[in-house]
Order: sequence, then C-alpha cells, then structure tokens
Amino acid sequence: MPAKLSVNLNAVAMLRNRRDLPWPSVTGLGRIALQSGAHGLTVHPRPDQRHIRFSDLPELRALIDDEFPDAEFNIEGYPTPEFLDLVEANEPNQVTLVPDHPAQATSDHGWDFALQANFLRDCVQRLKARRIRVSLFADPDAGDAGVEQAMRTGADRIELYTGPYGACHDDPARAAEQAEILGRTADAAVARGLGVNAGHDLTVDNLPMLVRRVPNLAEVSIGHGLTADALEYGMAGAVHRFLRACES
Ligand SMILES: CC(=O)[C@@H](O)[C@H](O)COP(=O)(O)O
Ligand SMILES: NCC(=O)COP(=O)(O)O
Repeated sequence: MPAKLSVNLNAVAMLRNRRDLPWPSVTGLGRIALQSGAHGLTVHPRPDQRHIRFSDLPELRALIDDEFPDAEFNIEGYPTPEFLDLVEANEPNQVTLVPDHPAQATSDHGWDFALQANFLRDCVQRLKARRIRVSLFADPDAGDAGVEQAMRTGADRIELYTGPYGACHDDPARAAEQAEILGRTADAAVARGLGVNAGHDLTVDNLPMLVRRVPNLAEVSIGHGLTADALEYGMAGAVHRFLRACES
C-alpha cells in the first residue's frame, strides 16, 4: 500500500498570520487538501503560535469529524504539560512527539531515546490511555539501538527525520546515501513491529527514491514543499481571477 499523505498546514498558517485577516484559511486549505485525496492533516503548534494557533485545532478537528471522518489528524510537538493538554482537548488520531526547543526555527533532530527513555515512556502511556497513536521523531541514523529504545517506550511508530535527505536536492549521489541511512533505520523499526512515518523537506522530486527504499512507509507529512507547489501551480489561476476582477 502506498504511503499515506498528511498535509502539514504550518506554512499556510504562517502566510495567514502576516495580516490580521482570516486568509489564507487554514481550515479551508485543509478542506481542499482532503477533498483532493490527502489522507490527513498535520499541524505543529509551537509555543509562540507563530504559525498554527491553538484556536486552529478545534476547527480542524471539526472539519475532519464533520466532513472527512476517514481522514486522520496528526498533531506534532514537544510534550510539555501545555502541549499534552492541548492534544487531549483536540483528540488527534496521532501525536508525533518531537524534541524541539521553543526557540528552534524548525525541527532539526530526533529524540535521544536512551537519555529520554523514562520521560518518553510516561508521555506515551498518557497519550495511549486516550487511544491516540504515538509516533516518535527519530534521527535518520537512529539505527538498531535507537529503534530498540523507541520500541521500549511503548510508541506505535517512529517518524524518520528526513531533513538531511531533503538537503541533498542538488546532489543525487548524496541523496542516495541518505536514503540508505534512512532505509536501515526503517528496516530496524519494521523488524520490531514499529510503523514508520517520515517527514521534513520532502518534495515531489525526492519522494520517489525514499518510497523505493522504504516501501512500507506508513505516512509522509509534508508542508513546506507541498505549499510551495500549491503556490507555483496555483499562481496562473489566481492571476487569471484577479485580471477578470480588474475588468469587471
Ligand atoms: C516535525 C517536523 O519535521 C517538522 O517538519 C515540523 O512539523 C515543521 O515545523 P515548522 O513548520 O515549524 O518548520
Ligand atoms: N512531520 C514532518 C512534517 O510535517 C514536515 O513538514 P515540512 O518540512 O514538509 O514543512
């Protein structure tokens, strides 16, 4: 079965937040993504709410419940008490726990599973008691040892951090090396019964090599590259609409 696509709405929210206006609508673009066949929506609310606002979450939950009951809602973030409360209030299908410092510009590494084992186990237990699937953000080279520790937390899946792979967009040989590193960690996870998600800087161009090396990838979550595509391929239609408006 091909990997499911969860559309990350962070970049849409960041555009919206440039003005005190309700567009582009995070929920509206989420609706279009799901109408177009995406399997789910991802948000990564950060403590400063620089893109996704906490108030976006109930609207997105309601969109899925009311219009797309088969779709999944994935909430990502660092499990502070505030984050865990936010998650429980919005009942996502999946939570992806990410070891982000609040000051970080974006996610750039996976968990140190050995160091954070007890902390992660407690968080995973709390979330699974609410029947939420838990995925843990993992370094590309987490390998056997990391995956073994991740499994011991009770998590259901890992999410491979694909940033270093995405950074090889102009160097196919290095991209192939990175895909192999990701593939070995995915193999270790699958061997232990863990599901494998992937995300960060994935694009139309770099997805094919990844899914060939990790054929049992359960889900990819994509925001930046997909939003860039939406702008590029939607630009012509938008210009036509505005030209018509100028003529009327
Ligand atoms: C967890 C992860 O990989 C990130 O890609 C994240 O969801 C993106 O966050 P920003 O949109 O804040 O860069
Ligand atoms: N979980 C990773 C994710 O959502 C990726 O976001 P982006 O790097 O594609 O913006």
